[in-house]
Amino acid sequence: MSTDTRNRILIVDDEKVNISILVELLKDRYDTVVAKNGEQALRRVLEHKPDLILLDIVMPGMDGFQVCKALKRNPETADIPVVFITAKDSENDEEEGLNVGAIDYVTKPFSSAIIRARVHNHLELKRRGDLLKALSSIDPLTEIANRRRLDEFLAFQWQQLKRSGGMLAMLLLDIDYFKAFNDHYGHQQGDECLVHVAKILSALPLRNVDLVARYGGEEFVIVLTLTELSVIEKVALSVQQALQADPVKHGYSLVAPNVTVSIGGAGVCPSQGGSVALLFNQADAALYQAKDQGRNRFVLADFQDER
Ligand SMILES: Nc1nc2c(ncn2[C@@H]2O[C@H](COP(=O)(O)OP(=O)(O)OP(=O)(O)O)[C@@H](O)[C@H]2O)c(=O)[nH]1
Repeated sequence: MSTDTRNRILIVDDEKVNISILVELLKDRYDTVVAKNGEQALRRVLEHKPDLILLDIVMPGMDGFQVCKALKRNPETADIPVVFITAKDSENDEEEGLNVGAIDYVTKPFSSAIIRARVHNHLELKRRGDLLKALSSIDPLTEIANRRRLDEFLAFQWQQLKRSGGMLAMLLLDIDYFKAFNDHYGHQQGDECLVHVAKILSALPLRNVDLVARYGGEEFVIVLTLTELSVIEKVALSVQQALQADPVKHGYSLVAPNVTVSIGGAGVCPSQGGSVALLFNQADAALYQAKDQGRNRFVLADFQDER
């Protein structure tokens, strides 16, 4: 969804006059962006992230059906509702429009009131869908990404990097002696500690191709896309420094007076083989070593040997 409070609508038509009519009809309630052919529409969608697309069918170059198919193929744009607005009024055309993924099909000449009502309804459905998607991706306690979002994110980044090259890295973090923390301070304070650690991880200076997630229980994951081995260590160090700078007392830990984490890191190049599961196993084995070597430390899986 666009970040403004007003929704944004992309209008695609090769006829200037048709664009003007729709802009006039919608501009008091929505922000409008226009494109005069299919290729331009695909670029504008990525630039402006509209909440809804009104799409003509007959255009020079890519026609509306092709544009709609391309939008639905791309996971970044697949959820944006597409409404065809067209002079093509045969049953076959309407069927094709709906089959290629449009949410609605309106024939010209149209009624202004009905266009407004349909636009309103589709935007409301999109808003609810976006909310549901966001809720299903978030861990309710810490409000960071959950395991489902993590799995989706890893699968997506793996495919991207398989084509483009570059390293996908993962840090697995586990709070030290957390059972003792819970046992002595109580579950409620245990929860607050998890929220605190999640806040520290969320405040790391990461990029939007990276992700911080709660893997489950007292385990967290940081995924770094297109990174280098040295960065994995730097991020692990920043986590430990941030926990020291903003400490949570843990009188029952055997390694420090405050809450600490053990961290296992690993990196692989998807274009050279392997799998997300292998990356996980490597990070997990490194985490196990960090625990075994005394906790409150970072261990990086051996990149060469483990591949
Ligand atoms: N408060 C709270 N505790 C949780 C939650 N999820 C898991 N835990 C607790 O996390 C603790 C994990 O304990 P262990 O796996 O034994 O690990 P540990 O005590 O941290 O020991 P090491 O990892 O070996 O340092 C258990 O006591 C779980 O009950 C949660 O959502 N809230």
